[in-house]
Amino acid sequence: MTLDSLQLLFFKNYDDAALRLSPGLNCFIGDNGSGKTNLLDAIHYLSLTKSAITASDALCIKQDADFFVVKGIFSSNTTPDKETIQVSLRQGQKKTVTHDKQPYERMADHIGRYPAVLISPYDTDLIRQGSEERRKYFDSLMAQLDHAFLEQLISYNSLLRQRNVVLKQGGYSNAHGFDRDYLLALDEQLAPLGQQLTALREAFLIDYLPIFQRHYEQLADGREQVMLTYKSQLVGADFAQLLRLNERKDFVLQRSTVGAHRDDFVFLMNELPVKSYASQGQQKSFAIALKLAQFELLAAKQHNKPLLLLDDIFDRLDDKRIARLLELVADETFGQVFLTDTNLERTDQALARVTVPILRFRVQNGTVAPV
Ligand SMILES: Nc1ncnc2c1ncn2[C@@H]1O[C@H](COP(=O)(O)OP(=O)(O)OP(=O)(O)O)[C@@H](O)[C@H]1O
Repeated sequence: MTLDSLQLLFFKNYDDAALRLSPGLNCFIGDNGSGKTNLLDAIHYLSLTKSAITASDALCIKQDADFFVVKGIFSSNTTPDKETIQVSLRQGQKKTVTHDKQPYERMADHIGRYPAVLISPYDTDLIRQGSEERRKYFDSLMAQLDHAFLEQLISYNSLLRQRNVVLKQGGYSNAHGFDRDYLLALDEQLAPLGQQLTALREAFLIDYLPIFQRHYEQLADGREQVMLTYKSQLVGADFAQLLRLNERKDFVLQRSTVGAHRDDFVFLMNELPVKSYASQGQQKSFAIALKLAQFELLAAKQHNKPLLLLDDIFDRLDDKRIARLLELVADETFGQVFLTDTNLERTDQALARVTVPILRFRVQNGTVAPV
């Protein structure tokens, strides 16, 4: 799948931008704050219907405008037909995503069809931040790989939200506040779903781990042993029973304290937590290896290489890691690549040996044009 062209209207710091893209490498060059990452984020929207950076869709509407549109035209080598994906949002309304002008009823139906992988300096947040960040990362990857997993996750989260509403309605002993029969009915559906999610995540990790370890070894010359394990209260336990055992506590705290929404992926280096043990450089390699493994799994699943978005790699990665990434670009491990940098000469130097077709774009204060 190749993104042939990209068009933006009132997206972040862009008024109106349209660009024809290379099927090989696309370089967005411009000063800090000019709008390079915003272009990658627009592509992320086309793939995953949401920003990689901004938590709220509404904040992606250009300041003082009342809507945004991101439109991409895709081609593939299996069919001559082009496909148009458009994401739009009007202030105060629901976001719409269309495929060839047909709106998706559910965003979930789009997920996984146009895969993209973003490698960004913020990837090490996966190591430094809490379990929610890691769970979201792996859930999003698994959702792109397996639609059934996404459906189960959506159902689980919806039941969990309903359960938490019940818990907030009143204290455990408050007969007016809550309906215990309703809680038990929710739990009856929640328990098997939670147990399945945990089992699917555990099974996924078995496939993902060796791919991740191979990429880490290649990036870091195999000096350290890296490991990912899965931590869940539900492994080897009966979730239905745990829900009952924790019911009183859940009422007091007004939230669900056990379940698949509390699971974590544990990152280890030489058997110690990466967060406290690994150097900054090792953490960067760890995070890039996570993303390269993601790329490889998505590519294998779709028989179609994901779009690769490389944000600020020259500024924030050392020469060795950049060289490794560019080797992968050069030997065409990747398909279509988009990268950002502040310095055209440096980009040209780094890409001197890359033979795939390259287009360079100058980004200036919310405008973008071919160099
Ligand atoms: N909703 C919005 N309306 C207007 N401007 C916005 C909006 N959201 C973000 N911006 C602006 O976009 C700019 C940031 O763009 P972006 O992150 O793409 O920069 P960049 O070129 O990647 O910079 P760097 O090299 O520092 O990473 C900032 O100036 C920010 O104020």
